Amino acid sequence: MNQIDYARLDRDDPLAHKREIFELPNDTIYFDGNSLGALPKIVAQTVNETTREQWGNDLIKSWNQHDWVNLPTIVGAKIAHLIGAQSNEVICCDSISVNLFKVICAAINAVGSEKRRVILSTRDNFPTDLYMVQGVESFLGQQRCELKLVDEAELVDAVDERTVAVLATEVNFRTGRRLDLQQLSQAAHAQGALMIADLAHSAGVMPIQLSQWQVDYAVGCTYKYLNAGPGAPAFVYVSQRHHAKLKQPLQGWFGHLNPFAFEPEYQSAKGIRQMLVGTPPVISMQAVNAALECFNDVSLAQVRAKSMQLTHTFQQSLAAQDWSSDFELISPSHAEQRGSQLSYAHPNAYEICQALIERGVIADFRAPNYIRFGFAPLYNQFQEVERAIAILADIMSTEAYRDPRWQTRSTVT
Ligand SMILES: Cc1ncc(COP(=O)(O)O)c(C=O)c1O
Ligand SMILES: Nc1c(O)cccc1C(=O)C[C@H](N)C(=O)O
Repeated sequence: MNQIDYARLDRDDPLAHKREIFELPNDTIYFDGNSLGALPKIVAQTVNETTREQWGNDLIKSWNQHDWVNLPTIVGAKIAHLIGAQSNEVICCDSISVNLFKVICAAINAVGSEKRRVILSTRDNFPTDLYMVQGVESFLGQQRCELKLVDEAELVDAVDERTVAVLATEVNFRTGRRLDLQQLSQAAHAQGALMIADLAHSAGVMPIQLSQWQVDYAVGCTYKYLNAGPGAPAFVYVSQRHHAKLKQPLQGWFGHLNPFAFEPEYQSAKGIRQMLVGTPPVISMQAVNAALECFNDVSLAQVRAKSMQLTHTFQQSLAAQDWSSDFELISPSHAEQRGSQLSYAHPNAYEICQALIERGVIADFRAPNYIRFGFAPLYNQFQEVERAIAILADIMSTEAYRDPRWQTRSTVT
């Protein structure tokens, strides 16, 4: 018998009041905030205001009047607060992929040589991280950049005197396994290498201490747990230790020391501003700025505590079902060792995921046969876990997932 008192868990939840600041459809249980966060009401209002009042009314004057020109640093400073960095170490711009290109090149420029040319990463890293290294490798040649891939468990021991940087994602997008960034940073530094972290699945959902952990460079997105909307600009962190010699090859005019002098020669801005390339996407950057307000009165320790409780409760509820042995948990079984998601392997994962979505439970499928449930502590409720498991139980007992409509897979999953 299921002993969990979901209603009591919701009553005792110190973050319960945050749900009402989001627009969420009544008939939906949204367990996909690890792919695209929900819409905060303030973001909808801010986008409307930026478009109608600032752009519509104040037109080009807005660059100064509404400080559009400084949004990347203003927003970067707010993100810095959530990832344990100094305000001048983070800037909001571009996508994770583009920011990775900049930091991979910056790391090669800082410590690389023909002898030290390996970017060490994990086989199961998010593909864009690996593609970006492969891109640098093919441009610079293998004398300057060589991608080496190992399993997550081998990462610490694989660092050696040939390593330029360890490139690791804190929370694995497939399995949800969490890596110890501090330990990786120490292992990298012990060999004279640098540490690059991808925070896509951790920023906004767990405490991160980039300065304390001595991470050298980091990237992350704002459209997952930071709830800034589809394609909202990403962020990049460069430790102050590297500011004086910072150099990256995407020398756009916004990263110039004096962009509005329109000089023909590039001269880089000082510090983190050098990571800028072109004109910031103002409307979506205002969305990021507004979305960050959702974190004003919460601590990330509280967010992490609820996240662990949500994953634990979901896993406990699923394990109590008589069909649970068909679902193989591929996430770590201890909540501390995973991010805010649970992934299960099942031969019919795709079809089950579609059947859940049709019944209002949004999870996602990852090839080859994984179903992922992401938990966003600012808006998910324990009673949603209860309802989702009941719906899943119905799908499994009626075999509703065996539906010919799901023989063909959609492009975005
Ligand atoms: C770990 C990780 N890194 C990078 C990305 C992609 O980032 P972007 O699309 O901003 O380049 C994602 C998800 O899209 C991701 O999960
Ligand atoms: N960025 C995405 C997109 O533009 C479309 C669909 C999904 C995404 C994602 O963020 C995928 C995500 N990084 C993942 O962990 O699978």
